[in-house]
Amino acid sequence: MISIKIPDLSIQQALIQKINNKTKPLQSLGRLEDLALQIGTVQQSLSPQLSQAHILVFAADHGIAREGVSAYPPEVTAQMVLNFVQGGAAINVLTRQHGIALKVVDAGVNFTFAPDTPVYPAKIDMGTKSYLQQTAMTEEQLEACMSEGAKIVREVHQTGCNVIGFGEMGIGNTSSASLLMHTLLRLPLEECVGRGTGLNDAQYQQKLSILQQAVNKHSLTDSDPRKALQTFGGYEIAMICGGMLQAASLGILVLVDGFIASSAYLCAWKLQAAISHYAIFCHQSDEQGHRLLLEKLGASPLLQLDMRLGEGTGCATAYPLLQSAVAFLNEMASFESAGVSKS
Ligand SMILES: Cc1cc2ncn([C@H]3O[C@H](COP(=O)(O)O)[C@@H](O)[C@H]3O)c2cc1C
Ligand SMILES: O=C(O)c1cccnc1
Repeated sequence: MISIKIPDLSIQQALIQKINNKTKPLQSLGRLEDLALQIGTVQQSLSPQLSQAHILVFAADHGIAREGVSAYPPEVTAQMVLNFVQGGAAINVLTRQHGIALKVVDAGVNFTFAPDTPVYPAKIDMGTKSYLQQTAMTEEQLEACMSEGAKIVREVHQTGCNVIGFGEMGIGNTSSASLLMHTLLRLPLEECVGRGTGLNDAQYQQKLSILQQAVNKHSLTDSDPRKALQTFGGYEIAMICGGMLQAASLGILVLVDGFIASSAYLCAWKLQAAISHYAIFCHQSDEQGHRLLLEKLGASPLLQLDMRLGEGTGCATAYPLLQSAVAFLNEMASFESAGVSKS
């Protein structure tokens, strides 16, 4: 079991002093100051640096996607993976814009990619089973997901990376995320289920009723994140969970994307609450449920742009804010160095 250390908080006094000595009224850089404090604490440094930022997009198919819970057909998962490798998706554009490295992971897409396709091979199976009939995955598959996610993060860490955004692609995966939220936080199902890729009212009611059937079938009574992931998870969600835990244990900043990535984080947090010190919540998605999920996680997202795409796009969009936080901490003059009078 991976263990996550709470960072030594004694450095915060010096960090706050450095932040407060910059040539600005106290706290006038608002949330950027909180970010600088968090990043300095995680890195145990008064001059933190962001290095080799990566976004990892984990892709997998879902058995439930054949039951009518998404506005799009399951084939879109594989088609989007091909779009990622060709550079044409939203996450390609945003990572290029911000100089973030992008890796696409085949966690379990129902498609056999040609051997020369630049996807990281971590296929657990050709998609999960439908949790209307059985658990989405076996216990062994869950463990394989967690360790594959951790392995990829260790490899990326080897390149000098200290900040990772976790993205996903998998038609039907807002359903998994909603069920994880419902199960682990004991919240009413209808507060956890949203319209995903854009269901109309009738389709939304159908999704809700299908997910209620799934809840009734498994009637999970405890809030064990492993059991919940095995029952309702996607391979990509479980891999993100394992990857996030590994990242935090290595002192890497964990960038949390939208609703689905937050459900993976919820599982990781239930396993090791200390992960919260390393997590940065990039945005509040427009997907119904995300606001409440963030609230239950005690998270204050950096952005609220009505995005609801996933893929890590919220992480990429928020990344420049982290750069600004580090830049002001490292580059701004202090009252003393600039000869500016304090109040
Ligand atoms: C073209 C396209 C690109 C996407 N990129 C991310 N998603 C997002 O939508 C899916 C989840 O929504 P649902 O549960 O309703 O299927 C996931 O693949 C998620 O990453 C996409 C969806 C589509 C259609
Ligand atoms: O918030 C998200 O990550 C999200 C919402 C809807 C569809 N796909 C992703």
